[in-house]
Amino acid sequence: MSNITKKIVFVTGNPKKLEETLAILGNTFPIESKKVDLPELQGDSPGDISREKCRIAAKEVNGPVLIEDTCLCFNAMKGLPGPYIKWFLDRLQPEGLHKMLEPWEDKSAYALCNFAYSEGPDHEPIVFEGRTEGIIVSPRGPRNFGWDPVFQPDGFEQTYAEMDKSIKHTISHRTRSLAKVKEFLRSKGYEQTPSSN
Ligand SMILES: O=c1[nH]c(=O)c2ncn([C@@H]3O[C@H](COP(=O)(O)OP(=O)(O)OP(=O)(O)O)[C@@H](O)[C@H]3O)c2[nH]1
Ligand SMILES: [Mg+2]
Repeated sequence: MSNITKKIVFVTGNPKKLEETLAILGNTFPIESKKVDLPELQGDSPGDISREKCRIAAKEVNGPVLIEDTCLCFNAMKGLPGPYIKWFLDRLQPEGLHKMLEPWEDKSAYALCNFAYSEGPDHEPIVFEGRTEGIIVSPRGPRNFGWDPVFQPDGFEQTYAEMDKSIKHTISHRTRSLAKVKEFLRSKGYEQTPSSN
């Protein structure tokens, strides 16, 4: 049976994440959103954290779900704060993230986005990873989304926060993960072309 009539529920508590995801996915996939701040496993592997978050979401929705988990990883700190970036940002603010790296010459970092999809509560989640390399700088640009002001992607002079969204969407960790999600959803028959409406 075609999946064309089934909805996929993107479960997230983060409105900025939702906004970017919908902009990148476009309007050919049947995505609905549900605002739930899912519990997140404490652990070292971003893949395991995403899979567990997805299992909980699939139980909650009792149907096809997508979740996303984002990490910001400092190479000098062997990948930390990684999945715990949310709490570091909350307590230290963007300035503090930049200050954390003061003792090290190596300011390189990568943004990691893991989307995970599950067909429902009895299905194993599938993880789609996207990664963008960059450096951590003193905050520049608007502060309406997380750590965007301190992340300057390689090959650019602007931080994520300073650049136009349309540019961020050509290179971001989220775009790279969603490119894999799109391909997968197409293969599952989820894409709606105008002629099928
Ligand atoms: O500047 C940013 N540019 C981005 O592109 C981006 N993507 C996520 N984040 C932040 O990084 C943490 C991830 O934690 P996170 O993945 O657990 O998200 P969350 O708890 O806010 O939502 P969710 O888990 O309900 O989906 C949270 O503080 C997010 O605000 C970003 N900040
Ligand atoms: Mg979260």
